[in-house]
Amino acid sequence: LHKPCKKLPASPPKLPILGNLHQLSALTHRSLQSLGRKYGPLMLLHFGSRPVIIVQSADAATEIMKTNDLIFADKPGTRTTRRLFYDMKDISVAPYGEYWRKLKSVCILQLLSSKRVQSFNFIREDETAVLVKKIKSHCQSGSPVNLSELFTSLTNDVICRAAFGRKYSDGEDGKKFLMLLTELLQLLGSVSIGEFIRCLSWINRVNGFDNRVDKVAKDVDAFLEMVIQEHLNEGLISCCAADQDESRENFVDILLNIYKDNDTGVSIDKDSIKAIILDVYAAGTESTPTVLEWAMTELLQHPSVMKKLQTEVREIVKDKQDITENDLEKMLYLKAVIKETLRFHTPVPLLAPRVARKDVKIMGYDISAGTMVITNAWAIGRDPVSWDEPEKFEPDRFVNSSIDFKGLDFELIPFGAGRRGCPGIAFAMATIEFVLANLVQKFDWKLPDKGKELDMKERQELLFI
Ligand code: HEM
Repeated sequence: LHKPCKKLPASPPKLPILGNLHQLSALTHRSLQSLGRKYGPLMLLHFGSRPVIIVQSADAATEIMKTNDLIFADKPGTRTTRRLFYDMKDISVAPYGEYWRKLKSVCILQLLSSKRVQSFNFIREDETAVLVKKIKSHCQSGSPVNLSELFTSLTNDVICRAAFGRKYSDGEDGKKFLMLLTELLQLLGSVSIGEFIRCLSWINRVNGFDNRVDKVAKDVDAFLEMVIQEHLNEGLISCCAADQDESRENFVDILLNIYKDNDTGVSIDKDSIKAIILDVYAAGTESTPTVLEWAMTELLQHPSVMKKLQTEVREIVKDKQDITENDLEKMLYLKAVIKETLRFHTPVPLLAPRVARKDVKIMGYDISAGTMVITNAWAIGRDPVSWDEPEKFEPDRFVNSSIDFKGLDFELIPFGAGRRGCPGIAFAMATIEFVLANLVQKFDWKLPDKGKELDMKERQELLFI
């Protein structure tokens, strides 16, 4: 008896050992977009010997993250993620199951709920005031400001204070931790060829990559252990108790409380706490400044958009000094500018890979269990099937439109969607809206070098090593 033939998505021709890896440039989302134009919105590539489905349209993404979300709720672990995230005890790489469900609900209900995000309002206000002060001092001395650096340090400080209850950017320990995190993010962005080409699996042992991963994992662990000890330490607990202000709890305190009265079936141990903190830190610190940076870049390139936004913000704030959350609610054009930035410069262009947990049909094609799926959220945001003039930065497209980025409209999925979607949307948006509104309200902007083109190049997405 013949097995019925499987119907597979179209594939570009591949090489014997590499598969299609040679067709991917450092800006992987762009290479995939151009391949997709030829092979369709659902195509099959091979990374070495591993089959990978690439999803590049809203319809195809709906089938993965809505219709079959449960089947694609797993992530493929790598040696690097296992080593860095305490054997995948975090939220973003933990396999789908009871443990992950518990963690995700802690994250959604306790760490990143709208109430909690609101409780961090004072942190955003403090840190934005620091940012504004730094910019003012540049204005006085007439020197240009490096917004990329300022956005990165603001985001780090906001997340640090929310996570640990204090900033670490000043002391030596903190500086070391920030350097470690930069290295950790670099390692996570590096895809080891050895993961896909079995005969090359030795390569990372020889080129020092595995050793780097082990060293970062060890050093990060030592730092997080110190932080947890600090929080467990009587001094800090009684000092927190002194103002008994539950609304000012930070992530470590909340997680330690859950750890102490671990009553449910799934246990959250100290490694889980460290992994969650690391996860939130890694997930939150790169993307937020990227959005701010692109938003300001596009505003500087489009003076009429800048003017319209400034008018809205200044009219709503009037002659008050401070912008309130209530003001932000009314700033509809601000929200449109941010949505357009997320569409046009999707900060996480390729959503984290998922794995099919069983055989499934997607758009009429047969996808086997174990196949990896990568969704190109960036290409979907620029798909002419979903968007008019997708290559144009045009915030007005979102004025009077109900399309949102919360994971229900699949033509705009900068935060992913479904069970594995981003739980940090409210946290990220609160920072982005507040900072951007303050920058356009308090300053008039221009580029430092007249006539010199702004560098619009993207940084590399994945590094295959
Ligand atoms: C503009 C800022 C942000 C963007 C664009 C973003 C984007 C994403 C994306 C694309 C995913 C994967 C979704 C999927 O695979 O379907 C994700 C997951 C995640 N994000 Fe965010 N994120 C941002 C900010 C944050 C912040 C501020 C936090 C926490 C404070 C956070 C925490 C997480 C976590 C824990 C996950 C893993 C969820 C899971 O696997 O269940 N993110 N994010």
